[in-house]
Amino acid sequence: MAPDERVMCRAGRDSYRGHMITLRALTKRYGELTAVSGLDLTVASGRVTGFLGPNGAGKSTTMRMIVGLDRPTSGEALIGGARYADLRWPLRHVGALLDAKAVHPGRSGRAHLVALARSNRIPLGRVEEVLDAVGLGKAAGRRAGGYSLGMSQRLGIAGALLGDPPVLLFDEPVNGLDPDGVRWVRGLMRSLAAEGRTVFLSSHLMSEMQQTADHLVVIGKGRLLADAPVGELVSGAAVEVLSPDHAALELLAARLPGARTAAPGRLLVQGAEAGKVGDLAHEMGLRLHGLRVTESSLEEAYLRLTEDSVEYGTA
Ligand SMILES: Nc1ncnc2c1ncn2[C@@H]1O[C@H](COP(=O)(O)OP(=O)(O)OP(=O)(O)O)[C@@H](O)[C@H]1O
Repeated sequence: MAPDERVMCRAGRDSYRGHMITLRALTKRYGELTAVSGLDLTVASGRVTGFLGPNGAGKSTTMRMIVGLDRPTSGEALIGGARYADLRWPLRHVGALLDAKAVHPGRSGRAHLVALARSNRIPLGRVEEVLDAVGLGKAAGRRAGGYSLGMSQRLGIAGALLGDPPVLLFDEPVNGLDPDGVRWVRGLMRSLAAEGRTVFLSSHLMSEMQQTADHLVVIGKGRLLADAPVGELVSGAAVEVLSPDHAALELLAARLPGARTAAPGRLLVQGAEAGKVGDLAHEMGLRLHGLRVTESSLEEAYLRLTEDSVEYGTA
């Protein structure tokens, strides 16, 4: 890259930075139900913030309030310090993919983007750029109503990118995408954040989130449960011990600080050495079927955090 180009890039990047999402005591009630309850949160620029929570936790409602599709019962949501309703050309400030199927089914993908561009005074040349960026060029002339879920997601992402905004929200963007598409979205999120943009992303796919997000916000029953870097939530390695002798495994657990029964016959011991755990099991005459070091996963951390907040679960 030539030096002048580098300066141009950097100048571009800096112009995205600092446009945060700020939630202040954000609350939404639907009759008796409190969907979002007093959320105080800052979503910073220059990183991917994952937004997690069980079904019905209030993630979509929160995102809808940020982009003015739902009105808060109390509190406020601000984008770069302004309410969505006060932005003159909102798509230039914030892009969102919230519901991929919310497109006029009779319109082509291209016509949908042209209408969006016109409504926000975005140069029409940008339409072809974003169609190419999401790999929808060939299908752009077809009716959006005939798109597969994955194609609709790509069109939704194109719509979010159209105004080249510093703030981006994506609600379950990989839902319906093929493995190549999932990998593409991961790279896209990372590069948007690297340009200094604010990227707020919800997903139920924990392994995907672990690879994509820098920071996580977890909510349950409309309340904030965690707001922390991924590395803080996914804390270090654990020793996994497998044994068919469940009762003896419980006795081993009782002698190991940091031990937790993850499932019958499966023990996880945080902060221990595999050799020491193996020696102790040998001393106690415990039959082992497995002993290995595992990286603790985001899925485990998430399940622990939300265990009291799951409303729609099976036994
Ligand atoms: N328009 C509405 N009218 C009444 N209740 C609503 C409305 N929209 C959402 N809710 C309720 O608010 C709660 C939060 O829903 P929301 O869709 O925000 O959750 P979510 O975290 O996005 O869930 P999921 O992971 O299942 O998509 C749910 O109990 C839902 O039924």
